[in-house]
Amino acid sequence: MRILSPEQIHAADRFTIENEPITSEKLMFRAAKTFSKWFRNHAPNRPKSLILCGVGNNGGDGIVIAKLLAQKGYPVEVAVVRFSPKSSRDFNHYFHQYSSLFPVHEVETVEDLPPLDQYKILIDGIFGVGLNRPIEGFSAEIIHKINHSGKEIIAIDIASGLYAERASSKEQAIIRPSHTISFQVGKLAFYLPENHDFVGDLHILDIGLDQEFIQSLHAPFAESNLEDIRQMLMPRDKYDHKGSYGHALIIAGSYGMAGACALSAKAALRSGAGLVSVQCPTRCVEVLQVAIPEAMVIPDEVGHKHFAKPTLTGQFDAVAVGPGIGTHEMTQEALANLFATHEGPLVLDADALNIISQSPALLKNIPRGSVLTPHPKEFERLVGKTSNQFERLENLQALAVEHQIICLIKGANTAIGLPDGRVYFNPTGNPGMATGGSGDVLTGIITALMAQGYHAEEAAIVGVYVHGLAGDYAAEALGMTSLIASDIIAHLPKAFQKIDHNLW
Ligand SMILES: NC(=O)C1=CN([C@@H]2O[C@H](COP(=O)(O)OP(=O)(O)OC[C@H]3O[C@@H](n4cnc5c(N)ncnc54)[C@H](O)[C@@H]3O)[C@@H](O)[C@H]2O)[C@@H](O)CC1
Ligand SMILES: [K+]
Repeated sequence: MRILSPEQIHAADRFTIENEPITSEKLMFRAAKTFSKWFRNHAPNRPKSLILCGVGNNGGDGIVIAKLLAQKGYPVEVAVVRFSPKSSRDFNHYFHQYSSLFPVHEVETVEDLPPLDQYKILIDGIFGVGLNRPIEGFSAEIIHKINHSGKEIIAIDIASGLYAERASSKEQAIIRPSHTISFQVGKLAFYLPENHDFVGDLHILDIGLDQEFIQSLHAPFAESNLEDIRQMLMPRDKYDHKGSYGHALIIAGSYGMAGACALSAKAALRSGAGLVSVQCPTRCVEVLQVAIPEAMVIPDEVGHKHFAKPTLTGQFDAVAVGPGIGTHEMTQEALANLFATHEGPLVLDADALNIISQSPALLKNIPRGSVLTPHPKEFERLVGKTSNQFERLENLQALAVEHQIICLIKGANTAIGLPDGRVYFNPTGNPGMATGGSGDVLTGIITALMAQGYHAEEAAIVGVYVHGLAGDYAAEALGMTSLIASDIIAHLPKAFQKIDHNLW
């Protein structure tokens, strides 16, 4: 799904109005109807609700929502927050038409607000994507009151006070909703973990803006949804054999960290690689042969406890390095050696990234098209500290473009930076996956996909999605608290079945 800027959203709005054609009031009505339908489904018992409306188009949506809910027998009231003496044309249009259908509170100071304890749900239609400066004065006080009311809050389009595509400071007055019901496209702010409290559960509903126009816009950000992933999935043919699905090599582990190898290799096997080999220090060989009989184990020619000499990589279709390798001097040299001898992209994770962070020369020599999978701390070590996540996103884009690599930042809504500057956000996954070894599993999945012939970009996007989905199934079965990395592997089959629509 596309993520657009407020200007692009307005342009899509205008294009739809001119070309569908539809009047702007009718388009507002359509958005409100979509919201109301969701709301009636969400709150079928007709709870008493207050709709807080600003005087722009977000407030206009609120007025039409009030009319639609009142019509269905919902006890709704409206509070018009008059933050400006000017109100938008469409707001005026509907306010004059419908304001006699429900009680209206005119709010020009915080005292004008009706007592909030009489309502079960507060619907926030004060500001939408038109916000262009921090909310001040009595409107800010109202937002604090709403946030402290203890009531369920549902935001129309975007929480009032949250900037759609620049950093919002926590000191600003911003609504903290439990749900955001947004229209048509994603807004960048929704996907940044620091904004979590200002988004709640996100639902993006289709209001029929022109799809072709939306697709034609140049927008660097997108959310990878199930449909995108299905389109990227490569079909399997009846006459394929194990050679058709590639041979993956995973260079991982050190003495005491053999588990990292096992997790990556098992995940690679469960992600469809035809063959999986593991290079590990000699002291880890036996335990790995027992732990994963399906994998071949290549002992390090030199290192007993550490990765010290890369095996010849020419025969492999995809190569990953990093999980559990440590940062021993021998390992640093071995990594440099691998960069110098290996042809083609690599998957680089964990300690491989920590080693690269210490060496500008290595950073410069990362093979083009490689996939880097840092968590936020590792990413910070690679590019330096940033003061907010918008800046971090800019750094991600700059890194991917400069080195022509794919780099992701793991976490809620993992961001995947591509060499052309685009960034995909991943919607799957849950906090239960913040557990040791979960990253090793992701490395195995991405490597397996590359071994099967997926382009590195698609391997990263599909891999992150499947990893999150398997984690979601694992959490569903076992709860988030008890979830461990092996459970993610155990649920990979279900995740692949879900996205492979030929099986459903
Ligand atoms: N695709 C679209 O563009 C659609 C938009 N709709 C709604 O329209 C909203 C956008 O409406 P608007 O552009 O009218 O903007 P808003 O309703 O978000 O804001 C109203 C006005 O307040 C002013 N303002 C901004 N920040 C302020 C501040 N801190 N203090 C005081 N005044 C401030 C701005 O001049 C802005 O025009 C969307 O979020 C959505 O809810 C829907 O009606 C349907 C279609
Ligand atoms: K809002």
